[in-house]
Amino acid sequence: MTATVNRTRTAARVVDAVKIYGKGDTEVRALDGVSVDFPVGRFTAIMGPSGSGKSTLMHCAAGLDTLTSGSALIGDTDLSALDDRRLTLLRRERIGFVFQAFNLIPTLTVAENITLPMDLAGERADREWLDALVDTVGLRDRLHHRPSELSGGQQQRVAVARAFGGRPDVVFADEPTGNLDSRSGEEVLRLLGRAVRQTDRTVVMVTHDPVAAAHADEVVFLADGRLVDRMEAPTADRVLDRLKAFDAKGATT
Ligand SMILES: Nc1ncnc2c1ncn2[C@@H]1O[C@H](COP(=O)(O)OP(=O)(O)OP(=O)(O)O)[C@@H](O)[C@H]1O
Repeated sequence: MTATVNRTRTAARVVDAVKIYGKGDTEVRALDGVSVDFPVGRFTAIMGPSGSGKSTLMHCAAGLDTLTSGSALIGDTDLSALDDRRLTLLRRERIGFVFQAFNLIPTLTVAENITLPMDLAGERADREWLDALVDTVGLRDRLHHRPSELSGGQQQRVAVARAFGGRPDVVFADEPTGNLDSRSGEEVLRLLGRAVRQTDRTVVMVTHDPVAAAHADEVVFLADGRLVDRMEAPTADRVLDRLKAFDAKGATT
C-alpha cells in the first residue's frame, strides 16, 4: 500500500452528524450537522470549548453511541447498518481506544494487558507486530510487571500498546494525557505520533490541551456542536490563539 493511496482513504468519518440528547425543554443538540473525515495515516485532534460536542463526536464516530441522524462510517462500513453484535465485533477488530483512565486490569501483567483484547476475541496475536509495538512504547523491560508497579505514564503507554495491538484501522483517544504530568503526557503524545508515522495507523484524539493538540497533524475545532475550523500543522500558540477567538467573539466565529 503506497502513501499516495493512503492519503486518499478515510479511516473514519461522519456525515451530517446530528446528536440530540433528551426531549422537549431538556433537549440538547450536542452535534448539529457535523461532517468530518479522518484520513488514513493521520493524527487528528478534536478541540473546542467545554460542551462543544467533542466527546459526543468521538463516541458516535467510534460506534460507542449512535447518531440521531446522519451517518458514521469506519472505512466504508456505515455503523447504522450494523446490529449490536456486528457493531461489537467491528469495534473489537477495527478500532482501538485510549481513555483518560488507563483501564488496565490490575491482576494481569503488562504483556497480558496488551494482548487482552485479542485473547478475548480468540484471535491469534501477530507476534512480530506486538514485538515492534513493545519497543515503540518502550516497555520491553516491564512486560512481566503489574500495572500497580508502573508510573502513570508507563500505564498509559501500556494502554496505547493495547489499543494498537490488534492493528486497528483507527485509534480513538479521549483526553489520553488528562491524568498525567506534563512530562509523561508528552511521552504518550510522542508515542501516539510515532505510532501513526511508523506504522501508518490513524489516531483521532479529543483534548483540551493546545500543547497536546500540537502533536497532531491537524486540529478540527468544534463549537456549539458544529465544525467551525480546521488547522494543518498546528502549533500550541496558534491553537491557543484560535481557542481565545472563541472566547472573545462567541462560539461560532
Ligand atoms: N448523556 C447525555 N445526556 C444529556 N446531555 C448530554 C449527554 N452527554 C453530553 N451531553 C450534552 O451534550 C453537549 C456536548 O457534550 P460533550 O461531552 O460532547 O462536549 P465536550 O466538548 O466533550 O465537553 P467537555 O470538553 O466539557 O468534555 C453538552 O451540552 C453536554 O451537556
